[in-house]
Parts: sequence; structure tokens; C-alpha cells
Amino acid sequence: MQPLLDVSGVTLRYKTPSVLVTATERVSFEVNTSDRFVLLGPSGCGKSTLLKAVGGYLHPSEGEIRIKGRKVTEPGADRMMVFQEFDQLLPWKTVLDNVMFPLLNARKMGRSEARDRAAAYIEKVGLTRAMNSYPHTLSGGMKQRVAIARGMAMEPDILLMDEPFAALDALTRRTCQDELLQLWEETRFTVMFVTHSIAEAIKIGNRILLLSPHPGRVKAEVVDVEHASPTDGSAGRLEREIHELLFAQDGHGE
Ligand SMILES: Nc1ncnc2c1ncn2[C@@H]1O[C@H](COP(=O)(O)OP(=O)(O)OP(=O)(O)O)[C@@H](O)[C@H]1O
Repeated sequence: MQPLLDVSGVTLRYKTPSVLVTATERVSFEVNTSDRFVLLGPSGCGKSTLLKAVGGYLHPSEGEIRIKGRKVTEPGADRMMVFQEFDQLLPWKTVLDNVMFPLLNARKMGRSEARDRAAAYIEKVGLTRAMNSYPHTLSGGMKQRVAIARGMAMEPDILLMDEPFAALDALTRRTCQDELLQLWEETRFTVMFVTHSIAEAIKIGNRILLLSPHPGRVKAEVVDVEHASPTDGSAGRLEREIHELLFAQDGHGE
């Protein structure tokens, strides 16, 4: 069966005037429909870079990325991104208008269809009462929920999330994680989620790809993560195992 997303031998580099930075080296993985696929690794290992390349914002210097068999060459409505920053919403538009914006512009929907679709997703993230509010009146957690509703309303093939809860306080972060899982139970969307928190990776993912420090290479993939439970201690054991895998020496002096 063809995977939804096929990342094959992907090397990503940044050229600056003085240096060539290799962010990831020959990274390969496949994401299947309804996966909650987590990219986990230390700061600077190229997680965001990989996500941006899947989004079509960066081009591999080696290897290729395919979605439903089509080569990714540019951004598209089939891959929506949710970022860490709270300022990803348009400040002069209400919550409803923010969620409607890409539906009208990228999906070319009529206003009433876009409004109904946007309202349905705003309800899914529990923000119906804030539908006519402007972003500056919302908390960080609420802004992230709007960004998630906006991405999901487009019904993309894959939702790309770059540490979406990292800037939230611990309690709100936990609530947002729970809500994301609840949304997933309802709609079984495919999500690729970047984090450097092992606990968050275990909570969110059903599969976790572990990347080595700079430049990021695949260290291991952990599957069946959802069977790790916080109540019987298996999540804690998995967390320790992942920590060892991530920080194990691999003979290259890392
Ligand atoms: N625009 C850029 N120009 C040059 N180098 C960059 C650029 N963006 C990222 N890098 C470099 O590429 C490498 C990977 O960065 P990236 O942001 O993808 O890592 P990350 O794993 O997402 O880190 P973090 O968890 O800290 O966000 C780093 O060495 C970084 O310094």
C-alpha cells in the first residue's frame, strides 16, 4: 500500500553567505493515513526544517518527498501548518474570519459554505463563544486552538504542527494535548508533530521518529506508542528508553 507521505533520503541544507549548514542528512520515513507521527530530537537536529520541507517551503538537496505519490515542490492546501508562535493569526480579523480566510482564498469556497465549515471547526476546538473576538483578546491557548481549527477546516491530507504547545504554560499545554487527542478521536486526521519533549511525544504520537543531534539523521523509530500508559508505569519506562536511544553514543562521537 502506498504511504500517504513518503520522505526518502532527504538531505536539507541552508546556504548562508559564509557557510553551508546541513540540517538533516538522508532522512527517510513514511507516514500513513491517520498516523500521529512525531519527530523528536534535540534542539537544532532539523525537526522544523524537515517539517518545512514537507510543507513545500524548502527543497531537498538530496532525496525527495512525495504526498499521495506526487512530488512535493511547493506549498499546498493539502499540507496545512500550525506553528508555535501565537502571532500566526491575522490580528485585524475575528476568529471566524481567520478560520474562513484560507477556505475563501485557497479552497475558493463560497462565503456561506466557508462560514458553516469554519463555525463547525471552531466548535470542535470549543471556541464558539469567541467566534467574533479578535486575536489580541484571546489567551495563548485559545490562539493555538484557532490556528488548529483553521488548519483542520481546510481538511488537508496532513496537518503539520511545529511545537504548537511549546510556548504555553504547563497546565494549558496538557489541556491542549488532551483536546488534540480528542479531536483526533473524532476525525482521525493525519498529523505530523514536532517536539523536543519526550513526554509530549509519547502522549501525542502513535509513532515517534528519533533524530540524532545536528545534522539530524534517523536514530530509531518507536511504534505502538499508544500502548504506553501513564497509569501502569509503561509510559515512564518508554520515556527512559527513548532518552537512552536519543542520547546513546553511535560511534561517531555524537
Ligand atoms: N534560515 C536558516 N539559515 C541557516 N541555518 C538555519 C536556518 N534555519 C535553521 N538553521 C540551522 O539548521 C539546523 C536545524 O534547525 P531546525 O530549526 O530545523 O532545528 P530543530 O530541531 O527544529 O530545533 P528546535 O527544537 O530548537 O526548534 C540548525 O543548526 C539551525 O541553526
